[in-house]
Amino acid sequence: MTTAKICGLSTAPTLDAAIRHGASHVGFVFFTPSPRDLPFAKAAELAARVPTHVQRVGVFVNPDDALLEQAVLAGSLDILQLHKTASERADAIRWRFGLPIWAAVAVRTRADLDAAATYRGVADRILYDAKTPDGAALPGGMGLRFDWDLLAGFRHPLPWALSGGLDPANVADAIRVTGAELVDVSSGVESAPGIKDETRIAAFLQAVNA
Ligand SMILES: O=C(O)c1ccccc1NCC(=O)[C@H](O)[C@H](O)COP(=O)(O)O
Repeated sequence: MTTAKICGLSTAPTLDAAIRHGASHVGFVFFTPSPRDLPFAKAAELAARVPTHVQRVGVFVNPDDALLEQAVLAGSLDILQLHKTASERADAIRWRFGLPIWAAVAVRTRADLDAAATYRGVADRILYDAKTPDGAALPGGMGLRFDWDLLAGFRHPLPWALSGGLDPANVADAIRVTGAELVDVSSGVESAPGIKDETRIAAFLQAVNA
């Protein structure tokens, strides 16, 4: 069975929709350039609505300890998802915070997958995400997808999740092609950047569970 993380939630109604329709994980973004950046007070308010069977994932871009400390506390985070974070730094974060680590690996070519092995013994899961263009403001959440066939025959060093450009119309195909056990979506369930759409969240999760 495939499960799903709805990333970049920032309102109670859309968070509640994700939970009601069966998300296994909800993502809170802590990155100020993002339209999904979550103030700590809002993170605390949303975190309190999340039942124990759903995990709260904090999403970061090479974060420092001060940001992590505040976010972990405010968002009652269960998992830390790290983008653009070298394995040595990810390991230090793991030891300091004692929380599971998801390492994002940005993929455009088959060679990009090699980075996954550097997180062996450090990360609990690899999130394969589409590589965003050089100079882009965000390393994720841009609705870009990579060639799923790149994953064919790849020996995954760790449990993994598929991300990047998924939406209600393509997620079933993505699962069929890649065999992903966990999928992750952000802009594919939005009506505009940073604005989650309850109908699209429901459609995405129904497609995952179909
Ligand atoms: O979504 C963001 O704004 C974001 C900002 C900084 C780092 C990561 C970010 N998103 C990470 C995610 O987990 C997204 O869900 C993932 O990149 C897929 O996004 P999309 O292609 O829009 O579904």
